[in-house]
Amino acid sequence: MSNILSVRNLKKKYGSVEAVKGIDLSIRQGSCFGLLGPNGAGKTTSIEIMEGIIPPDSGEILFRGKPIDRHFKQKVGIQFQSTSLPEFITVKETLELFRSFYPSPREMDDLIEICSLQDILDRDNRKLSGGQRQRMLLALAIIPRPEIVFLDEPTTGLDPQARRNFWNLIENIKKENATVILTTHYMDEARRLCDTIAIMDKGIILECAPPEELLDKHFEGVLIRVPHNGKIPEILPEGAIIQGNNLEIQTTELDKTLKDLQLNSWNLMGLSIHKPDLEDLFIKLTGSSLRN
Ligand SMILES: Nc1ncnc2c1ncn2[C@@H]1O[C@H](COP(=O)(O)OP(=O)(O)OP(=O)(O)O)[C@@H](O)[C@H]1O
Repeated sequence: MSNILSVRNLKKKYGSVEAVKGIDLSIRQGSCFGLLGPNGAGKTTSIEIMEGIIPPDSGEILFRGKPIDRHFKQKVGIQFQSTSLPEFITVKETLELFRSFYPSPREMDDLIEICSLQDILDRDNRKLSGGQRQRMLLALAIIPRPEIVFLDEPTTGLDPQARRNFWNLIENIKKENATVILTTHYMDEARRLCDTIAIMDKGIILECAPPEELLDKHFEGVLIRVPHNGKIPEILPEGAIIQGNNLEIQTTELDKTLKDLQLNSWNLMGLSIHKPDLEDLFIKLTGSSLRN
């Protein structure tokens, strides 16, 4: 798989705020690439530069190895965080309207199937639920058969079932070999959909690799969490750190660590043991939870 989009030393300032401080990214054709980061990390700025919507102060965006030009906009489909839809017309009428803007739009039947719009075709745009609206916006983004689909926090505000349904639609798009670039605040979403994730904070990329690779690199064994209830001893058990309200220990020797805790008279009420996941990685790298 070759790179469809590459970003080289991208920088962007707003007044004195350095939103993006020289990032490099390579995105493979046909992959799903996730950009994750806490609020204000610089994700939307980076993605809007990649979309060709705002210019960088410096740096380059390469599409298939060549600097992007005015034709690039025809290759991408964008689902924005908030878009107003025409009022007083139905979903079907809206799709027909937007299809008429393009020389060879995607077939109506394809749009309906890929984005599961069968049940809402005759519904007025004003009457759509959050999940239905996102399905509709995704359909609008893929009308021109884009090679790259940008989704900026596509499932924020949706209920868990609607989020899962939306993931199926993104997988439908991946099956068509389009490249998907998304930002998200949800680690389960990134794990389920993304082949590669980049974790961004304060304008820089902290890590960029497949999720499994990152977890293998940063963690060994399991994570034990025990609430400390404000009673933190001066000397912590081996390998332990304080993370918020918990004592956290990463260990490959579970039995020994549990025995050590008991010997140190830790109250083990509320103890949990789990395999480290992306949420843990995120906290380790940025010091904060993704949904703060
Ligand atoms: N148009 C703008 N004018 C001034 N400052 C801006 C502008 N857009 C973004 N910023 C600032 O740039 C920094 C990065 O913002 P950006 O929206 O790219 O972050 P983000 O990671 O997408 O955050 P969120 O998850 O909250 O959407 C923030 O400090 C933000 O306040």
